[in-house]
Amino acid sequence: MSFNAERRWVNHYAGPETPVITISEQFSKFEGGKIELVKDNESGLAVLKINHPERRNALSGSMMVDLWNAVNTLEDWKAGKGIILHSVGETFCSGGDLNTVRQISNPDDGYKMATLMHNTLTRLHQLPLISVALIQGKALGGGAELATSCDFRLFTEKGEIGFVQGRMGVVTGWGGGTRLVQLLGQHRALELLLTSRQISASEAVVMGLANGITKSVELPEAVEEAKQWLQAKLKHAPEVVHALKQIVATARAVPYEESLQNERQVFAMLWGGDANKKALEQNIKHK
Ligand SMILES: CCC(=O)SCCNC(=O)CCNC(=O)[C@H](O)C(C)(C)COP(=O)(O)OP(=O)(O)OC[C@H]1O[C@@H](n2cnc3c(N)ncnc32)[C@H](O)[C@@H]1OP(=O)(O)O
Repeated sequence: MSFNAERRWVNHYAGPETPVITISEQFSKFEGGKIELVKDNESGLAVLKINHPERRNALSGSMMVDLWNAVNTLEDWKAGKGIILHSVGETFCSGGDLNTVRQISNPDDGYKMATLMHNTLTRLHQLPLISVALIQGKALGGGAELATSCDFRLFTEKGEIGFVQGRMGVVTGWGGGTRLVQLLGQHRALELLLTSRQISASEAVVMGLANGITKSVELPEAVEEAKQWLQAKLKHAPEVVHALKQIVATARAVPYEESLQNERQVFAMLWGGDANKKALEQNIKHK
């Protein structure tokens, strides 16, 4: 991600050769469930809801495309500061919809699914918005990978996470293996991937995979709590939030020197800008 001449965010993640638009046309035919996006310009918070309770919030092909479309929309949201990703019912997300999976069970289609989901989740991770996944039940397989594409993870007491792909005879296909190594380091990541064991909310906090446990156990209340938790971190002007996220997102994605170069550019974009001038006029003291 970087700025272009019009000071708009440009996401440089192109992904592999197969055009994602072509894959999305194929995958939208595997229907079931939906992903709902609601943006609130006043608060600067968006809510992304995974809604497929009858399949324990598994992602069908059409939901993968919905998510891709939602990320496209969020990339252009200038007033936005944060996103809460949550689902409905007792399970956070049971991974890929096995009804879709069974219809694309060959290496070519597997590569296409991985391409679509890598593109979507990498861009979700790199958005200039701060994202929180609220995990209120099991996050399994692709559901665990989805959770790693947010900046933060909050669990309810009933939240659990498990990289069960190995038990299904596969490996992480949505970029979650790479993000898990970034989050936990190679040894802990390998242990979770090799054992496929499911981690409770309290163990996830100790490991650094969860950033906290909500007081509320039930969903509408836990979503409100997650919103408040995130809002408390979004005090700065949107352009400052976007710039800070961009520094962190770039640092985790590119080599050190390149990240420093990016940081200088981001700094220069804000230096003498509206938020900076306003702060200087107010003669702020940090006592
Ligand atoms: C991309 C690669 C990956 O994601 S690999 C990981 C794939 N996911 C899985 O293997 C999860 C398999 N599901 C389970 O372990 C359980 O269903 C879990 C999620 C623990 C929920 O258990 P429980 O609450 O008791 O519900 P249940 O098993 O009775 O299921 C209710 C109905 O939902 C369905 N369901 C569940 N998971 C999926 C899935 N991933 N894809 C499609 N359908 C799924 C079940 O088959 C069941 O359907 P039905 O009511 O019997 O018609």
